[in-house]
Amino acid sequence: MNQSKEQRILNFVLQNAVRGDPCSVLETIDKYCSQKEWAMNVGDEKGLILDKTVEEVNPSVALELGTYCGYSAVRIARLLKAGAHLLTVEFNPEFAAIAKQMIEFAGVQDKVKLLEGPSEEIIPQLKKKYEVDTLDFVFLDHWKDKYTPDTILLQECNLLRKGSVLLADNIIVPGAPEFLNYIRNNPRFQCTNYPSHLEYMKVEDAMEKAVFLG
Ligand SMILES: Cc1cc(C(=O)N2CCN(C)CC2)sc1-c1cc(O)c2nc[nH]c(=O)c2c1
Ligand SMILES: [Mg+2]
Repeated sequence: MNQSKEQRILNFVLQNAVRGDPCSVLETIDKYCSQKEWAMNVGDEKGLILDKTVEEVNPSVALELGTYCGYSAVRIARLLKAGAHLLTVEFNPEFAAIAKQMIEFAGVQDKVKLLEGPSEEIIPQLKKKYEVDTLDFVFLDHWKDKYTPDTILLQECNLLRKGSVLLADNIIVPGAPEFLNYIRNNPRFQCTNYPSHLEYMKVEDAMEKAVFLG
């Protein structure tokens, strides 16, 4: 049975990156996806915006919605302080299996908990099943139509506190107009837009940061 693109990306990392070196894993994925096969990793340009936001927040507990191959999970986890951890949610079992191997190869498995299933089922379990009090940082990078319902669900589950930071990918491409309208018109969020480009392309994209005001 011929391989998936995600399996080819993982194989390229296993053969070309340095085990236990997250930066080497990120560079290798970016090299493959810019030169051989495009894939929907946040990439190196928007990845810098993600890095700066994670460093600014310095989260103890972070949540990622949309793991895919694990690129941004590795990107976030490599910046986390001792004792901090990332919960990352992926509903596609094939992607989750690839991401698990990618995270372990990068050596950040002790900081990352990969949760397989739909975000709308997992978010209500975070407090009791995964012992989360509140989330310091949330990276939304799953499906644009889930950005708004999942943001509402995070609030309903009391998972946000004054100062919690949300960062959403793909504001322009594929685009999340309904989310943008929701979050920018919601007085409980302070929003900032970060223009950038679609991963590995010259196409314009953007990220939106939203700080929960409590
Ligand atoms: C699948 C896809 C196709 C895109 C595109 O415009 N393309 C034109 C140019 N060609 C080359 C590539 C493809 S953009 C995009 C995408 C990008 C992300 O960062 C995503 N993040 C999370 N969840 C998503 O579903 C997600 C989709
Ligand atoms: Mg994305």
